[in-house]
Amino acid sequence: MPHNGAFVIKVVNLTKSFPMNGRELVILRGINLEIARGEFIAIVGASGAGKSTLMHILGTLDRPTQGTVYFEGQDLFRLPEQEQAEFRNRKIGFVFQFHHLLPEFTALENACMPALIQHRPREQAEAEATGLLQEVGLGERLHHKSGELSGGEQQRVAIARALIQRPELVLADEPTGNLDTHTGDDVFGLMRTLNRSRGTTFIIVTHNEKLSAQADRILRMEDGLIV
Ligand SMILES: Nc1ncnc2c1ncn2[C@@H]1O[C@H](COP(=O)(O)OP(=O)(O)OP(=O)(O)O)[C@@H](O)[C@H]1O
Repeated sequence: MPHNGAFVIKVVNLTKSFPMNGRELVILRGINLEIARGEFIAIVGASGAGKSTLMHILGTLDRPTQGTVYFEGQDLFRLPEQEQAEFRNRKIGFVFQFHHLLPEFTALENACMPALIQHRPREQAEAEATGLLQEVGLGERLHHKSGELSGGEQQRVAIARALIQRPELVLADEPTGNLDTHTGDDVFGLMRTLNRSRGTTFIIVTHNEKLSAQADRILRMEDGLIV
């Protein structure tokens, strides 16, 4: 398969099924997809369409049943597990509906975490995380415990944490699903701004049509396919 550096992600004939009571429950039915560097993509679709399943596979948190995912031309699921984990830590940032921050740790400590796991020097990680937290509007909250921040602030910390490793790609699964409309708009707008200022590729699952309309491209999923 020819390498094509213009695409961050290329998905070919991806399927996913789960064994269920002796039968195969087919969730993804043959997804084909190309995402260019710097794109800001919204994935929409009814509950159960397979959006989260696709996101998990793109993030190497789950394996496909069949098909191939190329990341910068590299066949992801042919990598040994250890390399896959390193790749995930270096190249992909995650933002979830529930931020999954460690509540007893400060905003700064949470944002630094992926860098420290990769043994980057603490000073360098803290300097970069401080810059990021300022960029997301939390310059005054660096040393607050994340459990004491508002929902929107927590999601901003999660976004800073997702960007600390300067990933090529951020995967965000309903990042505004747990926020009120106004806060959700702000958080979504922030990701759009970071996409433009840093050139980071974003793929965001959202149920909000108003937000998805701001994306470069909308992928609509129906019953395990992109339609
Ligand atoms: N580990 C699993 N085992 C069996 N079935 C699963 C598993 N994971 C997901 N499913 C099923 O796959 C289908 C798609 O789930 P998925 O979470 O991808 O949908 P979704 O489009 O993200 O939905 P929502 O918008 O509600 O989050 C659902 O019917 C779900 O029950």
